Amino acid sequence: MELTFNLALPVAIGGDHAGFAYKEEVISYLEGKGVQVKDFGTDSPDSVDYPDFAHPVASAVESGAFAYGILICGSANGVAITANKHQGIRAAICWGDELARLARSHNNANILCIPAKFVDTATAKEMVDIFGETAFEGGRHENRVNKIACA
Ligand SMILES: O=C(CO)[C@H](O)[C@H](O)[C@H](O)COP(=O)(O)O
Repeated sequence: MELTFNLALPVAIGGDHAGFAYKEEVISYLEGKGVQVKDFGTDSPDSVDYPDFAHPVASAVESGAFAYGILICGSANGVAITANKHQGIRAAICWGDELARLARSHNNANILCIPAKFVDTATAKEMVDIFGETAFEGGRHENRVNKIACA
C-alpha cells in the first residue's frame, strides 16, 4: 500500500452546481502552484446531479492515473457517498486542516470531499495542500484500512 501520493500525476477534481465557483477557485490555486489538474465538471452553476460528476472522478482515481481526487458539493455528503461506492476509493469529508491530515495519515483517503456551503475557500486551499502532502502512517492503521473493503 503506497504511503504517499505520486504528485507527478495530475489531480482529478469534480463537483456539482453548489461547488462550481468553489471548484474553479481551487483549480486556479492548484494550477498556480504548478499542479496539473483535470476538471471533470460541472462547468456551470446550472443545477446538475452530483453522482454524474463524482463517479467519473472516483473511476479516474481508481485507475491509478491520478495522484488523488477532490470532490465538491454543498454538503459533501452526496459526492462522498457516491465516491465510496467504488471499491478502490476512500473518500473523506473534511472541513478543517486536522481532518484533512487525519484522513490521509490514519485512513489513507484518496479523495478529499469539501462541503462548499460550510467551508471557506481559504480553508479549502489549506486542506488541499495538507491532503496532498500528508503521508499515510501505515502500521496499525493499514490493518484497519485493509478491513474496509466488503467482499
Ligand atoms: O450537497 C449536495 C448533495 O450532498 C448538493 O450539492 C446539493 O446542494 C443538494 O443536493 C441540494 O440540491 P439543490 O438542488 O441545490 O437544492
